[in-house]
Amino acid sequence: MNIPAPAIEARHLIKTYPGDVTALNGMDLTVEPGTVFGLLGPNGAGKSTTVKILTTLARPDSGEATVAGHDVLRHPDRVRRAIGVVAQHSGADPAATGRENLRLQGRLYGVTGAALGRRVDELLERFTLTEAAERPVKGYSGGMRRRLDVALGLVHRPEVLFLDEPTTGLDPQARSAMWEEIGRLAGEEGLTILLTTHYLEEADRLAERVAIVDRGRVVVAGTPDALKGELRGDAVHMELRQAVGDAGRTLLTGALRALPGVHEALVDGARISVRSDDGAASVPALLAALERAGVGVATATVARPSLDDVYLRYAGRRYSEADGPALVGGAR
Ligand SMILES: Nc1ncnc2c1ncn2[C@@H]1O[C@H](COP(=O)(O)OP(=O)(O)OP(=O)(O)O)[C@@H](O)[C@H]1O
Repeated sequence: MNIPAPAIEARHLIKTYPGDVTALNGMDLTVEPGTVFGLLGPNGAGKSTTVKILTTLARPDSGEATVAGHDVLRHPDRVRRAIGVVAQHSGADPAATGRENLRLQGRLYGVTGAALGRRVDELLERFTLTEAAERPVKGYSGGMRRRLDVALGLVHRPEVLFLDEPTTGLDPQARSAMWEEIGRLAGEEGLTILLTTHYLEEADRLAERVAIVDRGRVVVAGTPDALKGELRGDAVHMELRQAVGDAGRTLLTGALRALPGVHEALVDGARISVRSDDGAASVPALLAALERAGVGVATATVARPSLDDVYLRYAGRRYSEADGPALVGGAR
């Protein structure tokens, strides 16, 4: 049996920027062909730097990578022909129409004549831009511009498409429309998509596999379900009436972790997150322990594990506060 070569493979990429900023610190990635892969991490984690190296816009200090079977350092020209890139900031010319932008992009990649016309019509249709095709892009809504950006990345039928933060800045409606487009694209033409995002929900929804990136390397990779499944039990989140100080935090963490069925406890100001075998069953004991400690609880909710919990476990910090405090009491 033939095992297909990975569409993207990166081995131990290191990249430092002037000022001693370590953007990548041993980044490893393997993306199977025809899949959507989500590179998930907070701002500054190293996602854009990874994409720049894989799309030949930057060179690593060390390490190696191949995209569509071509080495990014030895054959950058071959890589460029095989990929489409949708950067965070639109590459479209605002003064030109949607159709003109697509035609220009096609010509840059050597697509010409009737084949170009057909491809442009097809993409306008697919991204519901046919009606707006003859209008200058500067009059497009945010969602229309983003759809055009993705269409531009696809004109030359790339094997691998890089989508850097595809829905940042879009309103919820445009975001969910974009999710639908990406979901559809992924099923077609054996296209491989590498998507970077800092939206946990986006990665959960779109990507077959996810790598969680923190401080320049992958801390954990797998299918969203497998990652969530690795977390035992439920998450119990509690909002306190008052924030807990540093001294109280250590004591409280110890007291909560000592309760039967409780594995992890994070006390962070006025919020407490606990992982327990059976969330609902633990709530009375948790509330009693907090009452004994003189801590008033405003709300308590029980939830199945989310990718947020996965991040908390592997990065040791809450996703939404990735630059915030480390997990007290150890998560692993
Ligand atoms: N050109 C540069 N010069 C100096 N430092 C840089 C440069 N580009 C990125 N960095 C730094 O490298 C680290 C990784 O940045 P990178 O943009 O790759 O992260 P990211 O996960 O894509 O975040 P974002 O979503 O904000 O783009 C950050 O600390 C960033 O400040």
